[in-house]
Amino acid sequence: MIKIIIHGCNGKMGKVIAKLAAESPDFKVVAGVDKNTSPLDFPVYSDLKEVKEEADVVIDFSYHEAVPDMVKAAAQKKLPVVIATTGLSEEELKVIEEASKEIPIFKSANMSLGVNILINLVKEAAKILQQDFDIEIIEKHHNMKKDAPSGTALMIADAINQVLNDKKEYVYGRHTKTEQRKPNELGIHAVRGGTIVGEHQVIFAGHDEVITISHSAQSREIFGYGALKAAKFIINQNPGLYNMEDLVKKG
Ligand SMILES: NC(=O)c1ccc[n+]([C@@H]2O[C@H](COP(=O)([O-])OP(=O)(O)OC[C@H]3O[C@@H](n4cnc5c(N)ncnc54)[C@H](O)[C@@H]3O)[C@@H](O)[C@H]2O)c1
Ligand SMILES: O=C(O)C1=N[C@H](C(=O)O)CCC1
Repeated sequence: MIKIIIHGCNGKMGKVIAKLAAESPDFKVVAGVDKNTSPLDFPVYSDLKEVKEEADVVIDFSYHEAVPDMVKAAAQKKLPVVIATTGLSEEELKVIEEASKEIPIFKSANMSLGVNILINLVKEAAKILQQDFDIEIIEKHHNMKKDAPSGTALMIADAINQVLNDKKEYVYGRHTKTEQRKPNELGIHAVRGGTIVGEHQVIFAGHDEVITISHSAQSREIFGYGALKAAKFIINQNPGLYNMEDLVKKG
């Protein structure tokens, strides 16, 4: 049985992880960490450093500012970490990279299998269509989401740029632009409203034809299952930084 600490346990995703773990014989949540320490079915602490329970892994769905201290505490405790939190700054990413020299860290802005398949399809399409098609990404999420654009939209954009030798320049929205679109632009647009779980559309617009590759998350459980799979994977790895590609490669 894999013993989990949920960082961000009182949030929407923290509660999904607790529910999925309770339904599985393979996982047990031994403690949670959240700035909101409302009681749950396991002890809840305000800081990972204070957690007394023995654990195998930390699963993090919290807030970007909370991540650096969490990974430093995990490194002190020699605990592997799964990071799902998005909106991380360059500085916060550096702290994660530093900690990954001491502990195994799995990080993905989207834990669903579907989005990771979408990324592979988009990479292929971008290679084939790069000359004649403009690429734009539209993402839609619920009205509680704090970061924009989504971590997934940025991950998709980076994957496209990786196969196109970094030639795309990201344009976030177009409200400040009063000039024609340049071919090297990659537009990224965020929509927020209601309870939308997560939608990503990658649009390849050519002359008189449009190809759209899209993913629609229909529940938060898809992210939860992915994070638990990542937890199973990361506890057996050496220190380093891992992502969904590594997990898929290992089967
Ligand atoms: N990678 C993925 O597949 C995936 C999927 C869904 C959400 N997310 C990301 O996960 C994060 C959380 O999403 P959510 O919808 O659960 O958000 P949420 O706001 O419902 O939950 C976040 C929780 O973190 C807690 N928190 C905030 N600051 C903290 C701190 N300093 N220390 C400890 N706890 C703190 C909050 O109190 C809250 O309970 C977001 O960044 C979101 O984008 C990623
Ligand atoms: O609900 C959220 O917040 C989500 N965030 C991730 C992102 O920013 O890409 C993944 C989808 C859900």
